[in-house]
Amino acid sequence: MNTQPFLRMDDIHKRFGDLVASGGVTLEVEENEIHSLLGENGAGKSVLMNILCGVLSPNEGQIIYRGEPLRLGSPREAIRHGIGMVHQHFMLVPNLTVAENYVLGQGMPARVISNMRDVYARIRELSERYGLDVRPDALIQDLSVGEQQRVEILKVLFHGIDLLILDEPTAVLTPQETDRLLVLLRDLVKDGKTVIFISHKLDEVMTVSDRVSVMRDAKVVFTTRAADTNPRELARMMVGRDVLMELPRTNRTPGRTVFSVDGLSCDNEIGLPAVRNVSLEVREGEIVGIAGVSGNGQSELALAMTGLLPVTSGTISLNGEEISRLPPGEVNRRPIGHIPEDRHKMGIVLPLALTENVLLQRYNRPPFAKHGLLKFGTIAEHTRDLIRRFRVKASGEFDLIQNLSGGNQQKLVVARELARDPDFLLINQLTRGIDIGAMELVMQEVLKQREAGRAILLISTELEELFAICDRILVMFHGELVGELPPDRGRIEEMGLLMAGDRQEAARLAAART
Ligand SMILES: Nc1ncnc2c1ncn2[C@@H]1O[C@H](COP(=O)(O)OP(=O)(O)OP(=O)(O)O)[C@@H](O)[C@H]1O
Repeated sequence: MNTQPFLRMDDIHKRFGDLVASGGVTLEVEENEIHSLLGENGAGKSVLMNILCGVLSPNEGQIIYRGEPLRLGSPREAIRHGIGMVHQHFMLVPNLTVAENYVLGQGMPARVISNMRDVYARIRELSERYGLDVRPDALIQDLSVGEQQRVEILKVLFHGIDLLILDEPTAVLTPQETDRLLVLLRDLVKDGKTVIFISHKLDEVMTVSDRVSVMRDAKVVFTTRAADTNPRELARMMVGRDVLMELPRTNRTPGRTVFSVDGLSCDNEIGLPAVRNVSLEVREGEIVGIAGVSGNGQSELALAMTGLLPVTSGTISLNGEEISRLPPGEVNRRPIGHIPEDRHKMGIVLPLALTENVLLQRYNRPPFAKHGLLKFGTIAEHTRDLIRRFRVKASGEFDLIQNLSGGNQQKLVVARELARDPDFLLINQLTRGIDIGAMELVMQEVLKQREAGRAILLISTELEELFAICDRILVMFHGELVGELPPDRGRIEEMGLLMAGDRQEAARLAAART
C-alpha cells in the first residue's frame, strides 16, 4: 500500500537575511481535499505557498509530490507539474483580453497560440463546466474584482492544474461571490482536484475545508480535520491566546458635528452616476458605519470626500468649512485621516522604506520637517513606535514595505493614519487581510480614537467589523443611503434586505418588531 501523501513539504527553511520566513515547516496534503492554511499576519503562509508554486526556492528542505522529489526553478515548471497559484494581488495584464492573458508567457505550444479559436473554445468550455461566466474577449481593465478573480481561477484550470493554491481569495469578494467561490472549490474537488486555501475568515474555513493546518512563527503547529475543531480553537491556535470576539466600549454622547455631507452626488471614473444625493453627519466621539455590498458607490463616496473625485452637486464640510471643491492637496492639509480601500493603489509606495511610507504626504510638515529640513531621527523614532504599538512584523523601520506580508502592510497604514490624530477619520475597509488577533488590536485602537473625540466614518463590507465598533450603521445601495440601523446583531436580516435594496421588506420587518 502506498502510504505517501499526495504532497509533503518536508522541513522547509526560507530566510531573507536574518528574517526566518519558514523555520522548518512540514505540511502534508492529501489528494482530493480542501486543505486550509491559517496563521497570523507574517506567519509565513504566502512564502510557503510561493515555494510550492516555484516563485521562491527554499534554503533547505524538500518537496515530495506524488511520491517523487520536486525541484522547481519557476512557476512555469510548477504549472508543468500541475501546480498553480492564485495570488493575493492579481497578476493579470489590464490592457489585454482574458484569452491573451492566458497564453501570455506560458510557453504554450505555437500551434495553440496560432489558433486563438481553440483558446476561446477551451475558455468557453471550462467557463460553462464550472459556471464561471468568463468571456475570452473581455478586457481585464473592464472587469470587477470578483470577475478578475474568476479569470485568475479559470487561468489556472486552463493550464490543466491538479493542485490549486488560493491565497486569501475572498478578501475582496462580496458575500455572494464568496459563496459562489466556495461552491466552485467543492466542485473542483469532485472533479479530482486538490485545493490549498488561505484565509483569515474562520467561518468560511470551517464551511469549506476537509482539513486545516495552522502556522505560527514560521512553522506548522497544528493540523486537524475541520469536523474535529471549531473557530474558537483555531483562533487560539493561531494567536496563542483566546481572542475577544466582543469588544467592550463605553456609552458616549457624541459632541458637535465635525464632518457632514449634504445632498452629495458624483460620477464614477467613466462618467456614470455613482453617488446619489447622499447626506450624513459624523460627530465628535462617534463611529458611523456604512454597510453595503461592494460596488454600490462606497468607493466613489470615499474618493469624493477626500477630494480625489469631483463632486457634481452637494457639499462636504469639515469643522464648518466647505471643502467640496478644494483640490486634493488642500483637502490633505486639513485634519483628515484616510485609510484607503486598496492600499497598493493609494495607501503605500511599495519600493519605499517604512519610514518613507510613514512620511507620505507629510514630508514638509512638523514634527517631521523644520525649516524645510527633514528630521530623520524623529521620523525613525515615530516609525519604530508605530511598529511596536501595532505589532507590525518587520525587520526594522528601514525595511522596504514590499517585504512585509499583506496584513502587516495594512497594519502600518492604519497605524500611520490613526497617529495623525485627525479630527475626522475616513476608513474604507479597516481589517482587509488582517488576522483575527490583529483585528482585535486594530479595532481597539479605533475605539480609543472614538474615546479621544475623533469623528470616524467606517465604510465596510464586513458586517462583523461594523457591529463590533459602530454607534450606528447606514446602508448604501445603488449610490444611495437607504436606511439606518443600530449595531444590533438581532437586526442582521433587516440589514441584509436593505443591502439588497429591498426597503419595503426591511420596513415590514422593522414594523413587525415594534
Ligand atoms: N521578499 C522578502 N524579503 C524579505 N522578507 C520577506 C519577503 N517576503 C516575505 N518576507 C517576510 O516573511 C514573513 C512571512 O511573510 P508571508 O507573506 O509569508 O506572511 P503571511 O503568513 O502570508 O501573512 P499575511 O496573512 O499578512 O498575508 C514576513 O515577516 C515577511 O515580512
